[in-house]
Amino acid sequence: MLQIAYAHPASSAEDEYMAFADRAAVAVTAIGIVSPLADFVPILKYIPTWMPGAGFKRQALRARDMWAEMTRIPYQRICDDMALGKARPSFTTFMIQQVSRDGNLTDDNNHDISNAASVMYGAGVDTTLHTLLTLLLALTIYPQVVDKAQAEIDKVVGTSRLPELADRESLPYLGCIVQEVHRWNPATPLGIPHRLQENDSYNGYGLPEGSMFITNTWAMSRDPGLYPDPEVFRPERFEEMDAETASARDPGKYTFGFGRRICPGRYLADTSI
Ligand code: HEM
Repeated sequence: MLQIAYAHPASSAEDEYMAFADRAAVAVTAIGIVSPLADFVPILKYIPTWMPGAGFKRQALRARDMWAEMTRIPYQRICDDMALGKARPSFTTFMIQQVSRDGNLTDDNNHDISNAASVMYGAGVDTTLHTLLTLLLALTIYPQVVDKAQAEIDKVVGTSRLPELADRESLPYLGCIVQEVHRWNPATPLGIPHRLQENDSYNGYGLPEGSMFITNTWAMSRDPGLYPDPEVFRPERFEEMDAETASARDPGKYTFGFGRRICPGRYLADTSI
């Protein structure tokens, strides 16, 4: 992800950018456990940071500063490298070239591009890694899936080269494995909370504007009416569905979220997985 965002080749876990981003991610995740307190009891946000018991606020401020540094430092280095004409092409250089006018960027441009780049790491690494680790776990527990996938690859691709993205359409069983990985152990089992912008209703329940809305991705992926024996990792379940049902029950329809905040990295994630 660092390569895509900044053309930065992270060669080891000790890499400066990775260590920095991981520290920021740990700090942000840590506040994720206590900050809902302030979401549910908004008056808590007015507690002064020095007060005993306001540790969650101090932690949130530290995390904010770490995230800001993680966003600022790589971006500044790219801007400096571009000025010297030695920046390698990346998402960041591309965006700068697209939006700059006569070589100049507004403060808003700098803010938007630097944050878009850093959030690629923040939102894209753990989710993709989680999904790949789930895949390894499933393939270890279900070796028959490996055999079937290998047979498909050998038949379609042969044994003299590795599969490429262009082969994907010709490897339907592999596609079913990807779908089953998303379903079996979704990376964000409760999605990301949304807030209703207008009154709504669901199954007779009135849902007033402003309500927090948590989508239970885990329950959707475990619905035995849609996926019989949901605890079993069985990519064949998608092969056995007709095209219309397979499309309607495609876990990619809910594991990447909903509406206008749907995951913008879903195509990149799908391709890299
Ligand atoms: C398997 C991999 C991934 C999964 C399961 C995943 C899942 C999600 C989910 C559930 C959301 C919340 C959507 C909502 O609010 O309804 C989200 C948001 C987001 N994702 Fe991903 N994601 C993945 C990979 C990526 C990658 C690779 C990137 C970037 C390179 C990325 C960038 C983002 C961003 C920026 C948001 C926030 C969007 C917004 O709030 O407007 N994600 N993702």
